[in-house]
Amino acid sequence: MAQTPVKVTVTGAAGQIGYALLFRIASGQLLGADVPVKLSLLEIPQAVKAAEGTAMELDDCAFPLLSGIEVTDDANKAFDGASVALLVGARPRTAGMERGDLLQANGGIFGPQGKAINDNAADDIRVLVVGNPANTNSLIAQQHAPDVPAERFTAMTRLDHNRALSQLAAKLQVPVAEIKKMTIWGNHSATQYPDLFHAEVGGKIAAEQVDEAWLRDTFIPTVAKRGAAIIEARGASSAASAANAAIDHVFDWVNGTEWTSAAIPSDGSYGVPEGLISSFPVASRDGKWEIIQGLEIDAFSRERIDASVRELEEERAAVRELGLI
Ligand SMILES: NC(=O)c1ccc[n+]([C@@H]2O[C@H](COP(=O)([O-])OP(=O)(O)OC[C@H]3O[C@@H](n4cnc5c(N)ncnc54)[C@H](O)[C@@H]3O)[C@@H](O)[C@H]2O)c1
Ligand SMILES: O=C(O)C[C@H](O)C(=O)O
Repeated sequence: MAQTPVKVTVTGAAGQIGYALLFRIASGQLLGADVPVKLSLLEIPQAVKAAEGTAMELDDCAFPLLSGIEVTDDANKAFDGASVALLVGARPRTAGMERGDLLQANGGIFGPQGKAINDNAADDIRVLVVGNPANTNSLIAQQHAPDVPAERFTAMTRLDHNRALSQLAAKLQVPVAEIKKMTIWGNHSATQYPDLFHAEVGGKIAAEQVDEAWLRDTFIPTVAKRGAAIIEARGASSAASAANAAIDHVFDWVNGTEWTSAAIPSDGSYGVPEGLISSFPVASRDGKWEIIQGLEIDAFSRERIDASVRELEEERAAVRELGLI
């Protein structure tokens, strides 16, 4: 194991996603089975002790690839030398909270964390925001990190992508691995658009293998509202599946893929205003996300992509108005 360990910072490390994520990172699933890692766990002061408990358990696993763990409530220390930042900790919406309050509270987290990344992270830093509202939190962090290339800030729609694969596989009674070219467009919210008009099963377009009513009235709302359904069933939001999706996102970003979904800064492709961190069909080549180009977008898809992108524009306008970016 000659390679220098890669520093991976996880915020919200004492939370439920953190607990499902850290052990998988330490076992080599985030970056690869031959890449040693150093973990930095960032928490708020009240949760540092719980994060220290998780660090004790990580020690007790004796992972061969884990070369060190630090636990801190200091963002500058946590991101110092980091090459991967998983921003999981966020302020959840509580009863009576308006959207503006939620954005304001998260601006207070993601602005300073973006600045700490800007000032301390390694030159090759890659950032994945999981904490909701993930796309706009990622935008806030990015806007506080002017020295980091903008495209290094991303947000997670891989869980939505995986949910879409699973729903379609069950409907068509095929293994998940037979489905290619699945895409989630837009925001990680109920307006997201899971697209079956480019997805393929057995080399044929998926939308042509299901009836339109199922696609419109069952598939799209089931995928888009799955997060709420999990909360209803479990009494807590998705954790292991969210951690799994974060692993998938970063692994593919670093190691390459020909097609998946990720929320990345728009370059104006497909009419998505430049700069919005929106989900697209993407490939990863040479460690960089690229938006897959040249897809034909029919009227059904256009309407739904536009609605989700409109929501992202509204969120961007709101955080601008609040002075958060
Ligand atoms: N993008 C997605 O697909 C997706 C899926 C599931 C959950 N989420 C979101 O992920 C976030 C975390 O979920 P969870 O279930 O782990 O929540 P959780 O409440 O169990 O844990 C969140 C943790 O973040 C910590 N935290 C809060 N502010 C922090 C800060 N400023 N710095 C560092 N840590 C901080 C809290 O102390 C807590 O330990 C939520 O916003 C949730 O909505 C996103
Ligand atoms: O935390 C939530 O509100 C839901 C979460 O984003 C999910 O998609 O499971």
